Amino acid sequence: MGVAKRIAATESGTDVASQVDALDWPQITGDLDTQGCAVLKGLLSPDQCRAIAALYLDDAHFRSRIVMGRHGFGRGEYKYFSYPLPDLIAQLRPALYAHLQGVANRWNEAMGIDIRYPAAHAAFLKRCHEAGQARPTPLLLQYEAGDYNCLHQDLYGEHVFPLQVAILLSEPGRDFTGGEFVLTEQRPRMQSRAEVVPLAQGDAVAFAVHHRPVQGTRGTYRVNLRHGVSRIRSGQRHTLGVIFHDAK
Ligand SMILES: O=C(O)CCC(=O)C(=O)O
Ligand SMILES: [Fe+2]
Repeated sequence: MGVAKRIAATESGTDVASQVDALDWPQITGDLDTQGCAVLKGLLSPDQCRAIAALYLDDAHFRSRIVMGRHGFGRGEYKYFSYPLPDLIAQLRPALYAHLQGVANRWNEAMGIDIRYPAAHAAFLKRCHEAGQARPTPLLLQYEAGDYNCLHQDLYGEHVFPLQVAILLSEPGRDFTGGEFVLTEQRPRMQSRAEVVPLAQGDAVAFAVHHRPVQGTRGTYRVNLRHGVSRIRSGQRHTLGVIFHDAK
């Protein structure tokens, strides 16, 4: 990666927290409560998307590279960022967390789970790190034609923040075709429900990592979610994954 791109990635990070704050959070938190997922429309600019996707080529930013086919995860690859995170991602993570932490606490209360999440991401990360979950989980994914991401859950230890965010960095129809973000929801003693989330470049999807509460006629029940990506039909697709707990 060239120096110009590195600077662009850094500079575009300076106001990403205000970009996050400017989103329609009443709409987003409402969608999360009713659907278990929500679109964060136009979270990043095309320039920010391109700058982050370009980091993929520079291994200095990453702690590891995973070839999905080798683990039965699908086809394609991803890299976990190392600390310190690039500026934009370092700012994005706590800014998103601050708006999602209330949802997480409400969900846990509804599901009868005692764990509560502190207001600041730094305080939650401290909890993870003290429990030996100290490796950063933000990741950059790269898919080519024929690649896909099998349905999964991003659990990396005992400490789990119940929501996560994935940002589409490429432009559907131009950079790639196919490659839709998919969620499935397994309801107790019932058939599963699938949801396809249409995203434009720079849009993000926030969704449940593992469980979420659903209000039924006879009280609240817990559903089990998985997420993945359908087969990329052509081109190349990049995403930035923002997971709020760190890994063992
Ligand atoms: O590529 C995607 O849209 C999904 C990536 C993913 O699994 C994640 O961010 O955890
Ligand atoms: Fe994932």
